[in-house]
Amino acid sequence: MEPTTAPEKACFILNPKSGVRSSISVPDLISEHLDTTRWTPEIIFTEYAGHATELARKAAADGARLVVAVGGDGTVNEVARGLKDTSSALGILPKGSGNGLARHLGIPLDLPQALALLNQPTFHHIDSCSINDHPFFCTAGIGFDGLVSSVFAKSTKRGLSSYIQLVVREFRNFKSEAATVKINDRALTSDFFVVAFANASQYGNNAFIAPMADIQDGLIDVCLIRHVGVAEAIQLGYGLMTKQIAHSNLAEFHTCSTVFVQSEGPQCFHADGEFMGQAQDFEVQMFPKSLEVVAALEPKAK
Ligand SMILES: Nc1ncnc2c1ncn2[C@@H]1O[C@H](COP(=O)(O)OP(=O)(O)OP(=O)(O)O)[C@@H](O)[C@H]1O
Repeated sequence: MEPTTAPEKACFILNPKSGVRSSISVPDLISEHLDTTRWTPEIIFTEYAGHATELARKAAADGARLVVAVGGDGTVNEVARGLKDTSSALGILPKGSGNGLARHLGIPLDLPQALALLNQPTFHHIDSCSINDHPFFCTAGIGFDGLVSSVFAKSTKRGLSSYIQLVVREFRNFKSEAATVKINDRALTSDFFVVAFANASQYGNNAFIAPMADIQDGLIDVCLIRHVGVAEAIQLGYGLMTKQIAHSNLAEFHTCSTVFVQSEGPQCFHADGEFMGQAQDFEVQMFPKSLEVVAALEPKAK
């Protein structure tokens, strides 16, 4: 006879406001596709911004082996914050418009397939980072990145086409600030268009800001883009979408475990696409292997 093990607790944290596919009933999908011989599910809806972190912390303290973020990168960030350095693993049912971390981790965007991955889970430890003590798991950034996140936070529109319209509109008004970026004992000063910090390779929507970023290597990939005009911005956009940005002479890449940025004026910044406010001094830190996840990561090339 095969040995039987009791199902473990899986807590699903749903953001009812997230995503462009809100007509899908996730509780129905869970009851249809989740293997209840493997998991005993509990489903909880968030009631306000920040609630997912509290719920995830409580689920971890109550012994849930798996805590699943159901939403976009903002919800994933909030749940992951609550699970860092606990023995509960993060699962993702991607329901946002960008789904950067889910895509990096090889999690299917099709929800029944994402549930199938949870039924036969493979657990991995991944790195996390922080920018001015705000945790992030995918990317953070200063400059045009930060400005876009601040404007997007006020917009009610979601989805890729609204995002592109917003980027084009804001590009015309953007003025870069002089800043000094300190990486590995080097100080680089310029009017940076973007200073991006990548734990994962992409922002979401397969826009690759650091195609070579490895989420388990204990290093932050820093992408520096200096002041650009319209023609260069189009070239950068093409590089993002074709994974070719690393070959562009417009972007410069470094890896490190801590970064400091001092800006001459206040700059907007984001963590996982969520606007975090403005600051002049920034510290970005790395926390190696600090979060357990269910993922379908590709084996590393030897
Ligand atoms: N019940 C709620 N009411 C209002 N806001 C919420 C609630 N639950 C979570 N939030 C907030 O919703 C924000 C957006 O969440 P999320 O990023 O998951 O969705 P999205 O913006 O639609 O997706 P994407 O980032 O992929 O576009 C998060 O910042 C989160 O704090």
